[in-house]
Amino acid sequence: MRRPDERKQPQVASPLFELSADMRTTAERRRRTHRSHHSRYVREAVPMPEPALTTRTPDPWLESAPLLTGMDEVGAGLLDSLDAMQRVAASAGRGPLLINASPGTGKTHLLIRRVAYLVQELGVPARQCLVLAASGPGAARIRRELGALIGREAASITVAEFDDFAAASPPELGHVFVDDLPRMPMRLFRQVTEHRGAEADITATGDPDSALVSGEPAAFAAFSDQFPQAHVMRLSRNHRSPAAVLVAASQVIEPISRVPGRLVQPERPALEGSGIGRCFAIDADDEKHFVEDLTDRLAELGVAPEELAVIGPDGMSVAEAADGEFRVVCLTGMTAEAWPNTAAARRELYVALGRTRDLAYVSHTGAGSPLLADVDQGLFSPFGMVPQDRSGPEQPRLL
Ligand SMILES: Nc1ncnc2c1ncn2[C@@H]1O[C@H](COP(=O)(O)OP(=O)(O)OP(=O)(O)O)[C@@H](O)[C@H]1O
Repeated sequence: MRRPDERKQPQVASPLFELSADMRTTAERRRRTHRSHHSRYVREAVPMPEPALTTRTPDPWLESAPLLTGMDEVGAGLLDSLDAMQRVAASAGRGPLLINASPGTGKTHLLIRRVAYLVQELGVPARQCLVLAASGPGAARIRRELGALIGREAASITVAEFDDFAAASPPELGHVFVDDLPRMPMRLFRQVTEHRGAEADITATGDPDSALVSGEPAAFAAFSDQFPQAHVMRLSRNHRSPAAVLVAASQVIEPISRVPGRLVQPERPALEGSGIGRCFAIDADDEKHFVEDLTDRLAELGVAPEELAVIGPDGMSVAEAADGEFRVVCLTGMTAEAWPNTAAARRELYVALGRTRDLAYVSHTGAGSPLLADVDQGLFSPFGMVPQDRSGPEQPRLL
């Protein structure tokens, strides 16, 4: 009989991700059990791949060059950091404008620059501008960036979050800007739009697919009724997430999308090996070890704690993560029970993936959520105790 230390140990690429001794024992035991009973359900220990991070967070203020010939003069400086479609939207004339675009396409980025442009270039009085944001951090970002763009004049612009606006003193309404319209309470939508004719100066942004609370996109739907002449613009360039994450998010939302056929084009650099990490854990402890190892490794690579979002039973909720942008998003506990094939779970997964700047991970025990089966499996980098399907070679999926 072989001694235990003569057993074949899993191959590991990095000592940091070496499976702990008891994980190995469990894994070995599991492997042997499965082999002896059902050869189809063999699992193989695969080490976690080295996280592929961008070396620095690119500076959006410096990155974009004007993309349309002849657009260079528009907005002299204020619109420099916008891509072509963002620039067209930001410099649009008066009247209602709706920017319907997915997470990470720069809706907030352009809305802020549109406010600055209208005030500074077109002479819209700052004190007649009202900017409404869905969250406190969202409103703070708008205030901060407006201050950086137009200095003291920004102080005269009313910026409030939806929940606080009733308490704020409304300015004499000139131009209203709404960031994240699908989340706007209908009561507030009526308050800022009533008695304002179909040609009102109102700019709103949003993605109806990102509305997590049922009935939430009501204000988004009401916009088209209230402003039937509104210009509607779509943005397709995504400035936040890597290609693998964007494709996965599109595949998850596609069956229930409120904006079918939406185009998404990744603008972030494609990194080698930057698929979505998928950890197959043996049990809850194993999954905890994975999160600890990932957290430690990312800290060594210089990722600050607030740049990592761990979503799941021991972390934050999707709603809590929904207003942030994180270098790494890690969705834990993605079992079939916690993430069933429902529209609500689909939207949550779409929103969570959309917060990713560099890398996304999913982890689960068992076979995992059925929603993960809707994602092309080639987008995943599986690790942990990965099931090996011995039923024959997989047929290539036709696109
Ligand atoms: N033209 C651009 N060039 C470079 N970076 C950009 C550009 N536009 C936006 N970004 C960056 O892309 C990220 C996403 O932008 P932003 O938060 O404005 O998107 P959003 O559409 O409002 O997203 P969400 O709907 O998820 O809140 C931010 O980091 C922003 O700085």
